[in-house]
Amino acid sequence: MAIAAWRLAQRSCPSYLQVISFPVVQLHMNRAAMTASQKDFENAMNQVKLLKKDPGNEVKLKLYALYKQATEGPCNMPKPGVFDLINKAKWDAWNTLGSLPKETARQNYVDLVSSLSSSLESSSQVEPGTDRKSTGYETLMVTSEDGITKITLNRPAKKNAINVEMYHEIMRALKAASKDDSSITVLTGNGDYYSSGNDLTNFTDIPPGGVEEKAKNSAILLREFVGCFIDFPKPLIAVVNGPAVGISVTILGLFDAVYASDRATFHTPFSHLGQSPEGCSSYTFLKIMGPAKATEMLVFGKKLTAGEACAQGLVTAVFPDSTFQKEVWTRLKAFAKLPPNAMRISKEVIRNREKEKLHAVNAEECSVLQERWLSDECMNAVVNFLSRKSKL
Ligand SMILES: CCCCC/C=C/CC(=O)SCCNC(=O)CCNC(=O)[C@H](O)C(C)(C)COP(=O)(O)OP(=O)(O)OC[C@H]1O[C@@H](n2cnc3c(N)ncnc32)[C@H](O)[C@@H]1OP(=O)(O)O
Repeated sequence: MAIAAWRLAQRSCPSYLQVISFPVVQLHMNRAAMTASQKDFENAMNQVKLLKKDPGNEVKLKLYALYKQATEGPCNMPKPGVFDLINKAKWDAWNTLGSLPKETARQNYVDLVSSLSSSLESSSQVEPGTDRKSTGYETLMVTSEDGITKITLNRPAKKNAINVEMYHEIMRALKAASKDDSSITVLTGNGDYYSSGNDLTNFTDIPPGGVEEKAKNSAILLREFVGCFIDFPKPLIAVVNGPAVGISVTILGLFDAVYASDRATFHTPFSHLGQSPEGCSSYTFLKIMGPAKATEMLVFGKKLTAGEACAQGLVTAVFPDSTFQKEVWTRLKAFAKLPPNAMRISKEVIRNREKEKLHAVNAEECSVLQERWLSDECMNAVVNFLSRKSKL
């Protein structure tokens, strides 16, 4: 049954993230869009062809949607089926623009291409470690100023679900942050969620080796991802701006401080999803909150409020949402002024004796999960979510 579900997903859900072709925005040029700024629009379309670096699928979807809106007006296509992921993604992107006027869409298209050209150019010219807004990420915003490198999960329309690309980009951003001249590193989310955890569509992109290979590759990726948090050398702080789910919660046990808005919740519904704990939570949560409370979260999927998570030691402090950003950033800017080497060495003293154990726990959790991902329980849960039969 599990294999059947995977196969169904494989047939019906090819990886639209890989399939959306770069020049798609040029395919349906509509002469009806002739207006005063038509020349700019055409120039922008030509500029897209000249970009040296692929801007990534999310940007390409935005370009596609703006192009369609600018040339045809509001989305007029029937909504594709749930497993037709490529066309659904395109339809969603276009439909999201609602009744945006054609002229505005055209202008937005031109603006997007222009910002894209400059950001992709500048990303290849910037020296690492300088204070600047970091570009070259598709799923993150990364900035470095006032001694703080801030990594923001940036897929707000998907509740900051972590897709494969985001796993890789977070690792890349952490590696860069470990070497840059900032004192502390912060992870936060853009929009109303901190993160909805693993992007469940990750499970639909099946390689030629089949579902077993997919599970194996996912376990390798997960192990590497969690390993980056175990080994991160500087103070690592989570600014939890809203609800957090799954892996975005479990890795909090590897952070040095966790500040939460009182809107945040902490939810690890692994049993509901036919999965098992990761992010070293099978070890860290027991140490942080004791086995009884950890079991309620990790086995029974109890969702904690920010206040409860704070009382149980997972969260350092909770702030009212209305003053959250101001209070947290004031605190963080003060921390960032402390001598960086002293902070780094203190972290080493606190954490290093646990590192070997954490890597062993990580390896074991990933190997158990590799099996879980092939189970009926897990596959049914994923298929139910993707077919909109269930949510958390
Ligand atoms: C390499 C592999 C490593 C694997 C590591 C394993 C980790 C384990 C986990 O992280 S388990 C946790 C997995 N997460 C979930 O199960 C959450 C699923 N999402 C939901 O239940 C809900 O979306 C919600 C409760 C988070 C939010 O509900 P709400 O009604 O407020 O919003 P929508 O459901 O309409 O969401 C908006 C759009 O975002 C998409 N989305 C949200 N979360 C995910 C997700 N985890 N994966 C994929 N997509 C997600 C949702 O589908 C909507 O998209 P749409 O607008 O295109 O319909």
